[in-house]
Amino acid sequence: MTTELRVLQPDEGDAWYGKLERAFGEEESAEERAMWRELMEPGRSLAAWDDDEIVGTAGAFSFGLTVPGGASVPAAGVTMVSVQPTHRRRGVLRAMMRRQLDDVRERGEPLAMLTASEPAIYGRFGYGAATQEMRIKVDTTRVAEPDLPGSDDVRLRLKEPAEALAACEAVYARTVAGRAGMLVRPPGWDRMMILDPEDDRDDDEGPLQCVVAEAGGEVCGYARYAVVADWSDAGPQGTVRVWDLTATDPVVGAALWRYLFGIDLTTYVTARNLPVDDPLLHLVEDMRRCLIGLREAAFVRPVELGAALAARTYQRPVDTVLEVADPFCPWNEGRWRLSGDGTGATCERTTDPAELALSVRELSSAYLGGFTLSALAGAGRVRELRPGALAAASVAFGTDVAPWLPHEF
Ligand SMILES: CC(=O)SCCNC(=O)CCNC(=O)[C@H](O)C(C)(C)COP(=O)(O)OP(=O)(O)OC[C@H]1O[C@@H](n2cnc3c(N)ncnc32)[C@H](O)[C@@H]1OP(=O)(O)O
Repeated sequence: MTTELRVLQPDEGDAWYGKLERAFGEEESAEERAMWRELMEPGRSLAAWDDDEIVGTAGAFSFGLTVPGGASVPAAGVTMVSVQPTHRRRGVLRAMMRRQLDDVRERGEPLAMLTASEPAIYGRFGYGAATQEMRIKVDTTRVAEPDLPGSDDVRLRLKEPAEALAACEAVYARTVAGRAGMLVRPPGWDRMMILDPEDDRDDDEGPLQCVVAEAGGEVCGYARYAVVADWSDAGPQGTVRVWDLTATDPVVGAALWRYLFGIDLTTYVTARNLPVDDPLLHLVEDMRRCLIGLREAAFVRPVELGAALAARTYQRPVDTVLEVADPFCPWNEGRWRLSGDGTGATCERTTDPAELALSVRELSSAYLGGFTLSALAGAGRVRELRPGALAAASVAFGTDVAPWLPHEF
């Protein structure tokens, strides 16, 4: 079988998207499909053709990814990857990944990132799990609501999600530089946060709601959530399903959680994607009853390794030589001297003896500070070639604030 890869043409979009939906075994609502079609960037979608049939799809978004230190680094957000079931396991994905990473490099984006349908797929292409998301289910009849002094001064107003969108997005934008893994979203992405097709709701799930928090006359936070009604013989036991909660101030955050914990006719508060160090864990007295679950979230890949490592800062001074294996992007292979601290870094080719040996996949996992080099070494995936080099580099790569990807794409 020979397939040909081409950049998608405007008149091929419907067929391409239909194939994507079929590979995922689902059909999206018209509203959702329209939104994604609008967000797709011309020139960044690839189609694999077998004669006159599209058999593979892959796209990319142009994000700015916050890296440790707060810089926003151009990153290709890889998305909409699929191969038709008739053509699977014949190398179509591999060919698309090859072409896409070459394109990303040519565009000068030092990083690529994605969220994976299945984590086992992308390591071979140099992507490593780089952030985690925390899920919670809090029994609010057992866990007292957060109570921080000053919360009473925060004014909460319920708004239509669309009406409050600009104000919410402005709050989100203020938080982006403060946490590695967050995204500067191109225009239009704010609407994804309020996409709520009725067909996609579970039984008894109400529409998306938005509560906006004001302090000092300014919008400083918001929470978007839906209430899932549940009536048992003993009475109401609904769930507040939190979509997202953003606050620029701890008191505002506490006021929003207190509001969500206190919604009448509900017994649970759930959230699917919080940072692993979310303040909520310290706002409640009983962390155990938050029923915490962790899952890997963003996968990251340095496309230009030197530029990527030089773009972030390091929480302790580091000066080390890395021996990097990167068979899929061989231009990254070899020895690199990384020197940096909390103010900046350089990462240059060197012939000096290596102190740590690892593949690009491990660097990907350590890049945002979500996983430590020491933990990866514990799994045999990083080798220390000079005693002491591992602990020093591992601490340097770490971050005080846990990296977090606020949403899938
Ligand atoms: C960023 C995103 O969009 S994530 C969404 C990914 N898409 C989906 O999950 C939709 C359903 N699945 C599919 O469309 C396809 O099965 C794909 C895209 C996952 C794989 O496409 P294929 O063309 O079959 O992959 P290809 O033949 O190029 O395989 C390349 C390698 O990946 C491996 N691989 C492919 N799919 C998987 C998988 N699901 N799990 C683990 N390994 C996989 C292959 O075994 C092969 O391994 P090798 O390097 O050892 O030879």
